[in-house]
Amino acid sequence: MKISVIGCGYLGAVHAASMAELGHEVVGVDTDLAKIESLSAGRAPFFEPNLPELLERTLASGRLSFTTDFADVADAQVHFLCVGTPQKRGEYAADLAYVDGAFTSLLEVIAPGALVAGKSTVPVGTAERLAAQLAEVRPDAMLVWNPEFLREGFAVKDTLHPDRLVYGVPDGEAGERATALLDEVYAAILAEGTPRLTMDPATAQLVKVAANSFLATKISFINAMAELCERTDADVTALADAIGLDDRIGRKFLNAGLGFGGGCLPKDIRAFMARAGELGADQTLSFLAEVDAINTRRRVRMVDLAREECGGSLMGRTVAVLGASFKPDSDDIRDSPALNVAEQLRLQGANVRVTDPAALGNAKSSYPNLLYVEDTEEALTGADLVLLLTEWREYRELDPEAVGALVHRRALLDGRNAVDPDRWRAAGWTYRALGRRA
Ligand SMILES: NC(=O)C1=CN([C@@H]2O[C@H](COP(=O)(O)OP(=O)(O)OC[C@H]3O[C@@H](n4cnc5c(N)ncnc54)[C@H](O)[C@@H]3O)[C@@H](O)[C@H]2O)C=CC1
Ligand SMILES: O=C(O)[C@H]1O[C@H](OP(=O)(O)OP(=O)(O)OC[C@H]2O[C@@H](n3ccc(=O)[nH]c3=O)[C@H](O)[C@@H]2O)[C@H](O)[C@@H](O)[C@@H]1O
Repeated sequence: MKISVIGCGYLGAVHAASMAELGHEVVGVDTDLAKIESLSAGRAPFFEPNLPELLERTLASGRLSFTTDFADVADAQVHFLCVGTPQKRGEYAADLAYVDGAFTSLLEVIAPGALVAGKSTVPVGTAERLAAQLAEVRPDAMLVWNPEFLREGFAVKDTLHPDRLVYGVPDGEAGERATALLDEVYAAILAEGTPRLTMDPATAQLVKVAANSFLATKISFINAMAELCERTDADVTALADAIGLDDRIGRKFLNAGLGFGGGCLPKDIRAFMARAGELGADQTLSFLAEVDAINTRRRVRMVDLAREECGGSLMGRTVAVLGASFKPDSDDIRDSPALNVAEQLRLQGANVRVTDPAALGNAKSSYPNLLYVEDTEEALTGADLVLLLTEWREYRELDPEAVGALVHRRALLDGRNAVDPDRWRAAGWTYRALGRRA
């Protein structure tokens, strides 16, 4: 089947290559020429494990291509809408300008009977608004919402082997045709027994933001427990292990530390609150404001801990920051807790050196005043304080003796509860972490 994927960022590039892997003829469209040139040449424009191999394989098969020209997708039967929905500047609401822009371009070329499947995360009501526009131009075309749940760092696996597929389809014959087309697209995934849930478009749009809000709430819940642990000399990792063994709670997403960042959880909970307000339900999601506030407080607490560790002032102290991306196995620095902390340390007078295996290029453009060091050893050499802020495997596996030989002072703040405190303390380190005994 001929498929288009509109918007080739973290979501779209992976989706396009994955759909080609499933055997479809796929054309990825993006307005960013540099991105299209890079993808066409088989170079992933961002760091994502397994994507380079997948791109190479599917480009070589002849089933995958990329373009900036919407005319090239005029004959596609299914169009996946994957453009960004960032937070509006100075507001909580989602900026739908990219969705509207891409949709307008699509309306100029869309073929009779084609299906538009929205994958971007949007405020509930967006699908219905776009469907009404589509009906005016192409009454025989269909629009469904098919939200995406992939995680960066696992994007290829999550796309090809998702926990579930969600189809938000209209009632009636159009809905049945749309469902059949999507089933054809995802046939290989469905054949693995992946649950496929069909529902109305409003519910499908809500499922996505509800899932992200729940995940954000789970993280902030454990981080609230961490705040209490800090006041009572208790240990949040032991607490998480103990409550996590209850099947009803589960241990996943109970890792306390610097909290959540990235291009999705923070902006999605804010956009959800904004949308609830528009719907006259301001009170309903007010707890998400607290989820957001707890999350931000963890960053402030980390900076306070660093200052304490430096005897009350960061002025002139050399601080090595391990990690810049918002999570390991990604070069994404959107709302990165690590960079936020690094910048606060710099503003308080510390000589901050940031290192990261993949994200330094992106970090430099957003935080140009920080000092970046490619080499981990160089970042650590002579440091008065080490902050582990993104738990890349190479940082989790650092040898405390070897690192101890490089630094000026053996002091580690573990912002992700990522290493074994006993091992580091045994090597003579002062080890401190959020939510754990000093
Ligand atoms: N990044 C992720 O892990 C996931 C993202 N999402 C959602 O997917 C959507 C996209 O997110 P990302 O891929 O992270 O964003 P991104 O910013 O990496 O990619 C968006 C792409 O859309 C392109 N674009 C903008 N306007 C366009 C237009 N008119 N025509 C064609 N292309 C256009 C941009 O140039 C960019 O390459 C968002 O709604 C996000 O919330 C959902 C699940 C996972
Ligand atoms: O809508 C999206 O874009 C995606 O958002 C998240 O995926 P992602 O942002 O890639 O990363 P997560 O693994 O969810 O981590 C988000 C943040 O939470 C933090 N986190 C995660 C787990 C945890 O226990 N503690 C914690 O602080 C991570 O360090 C990271 O900063 C969701 O997990 C995906 O299901 C969703 O599709």
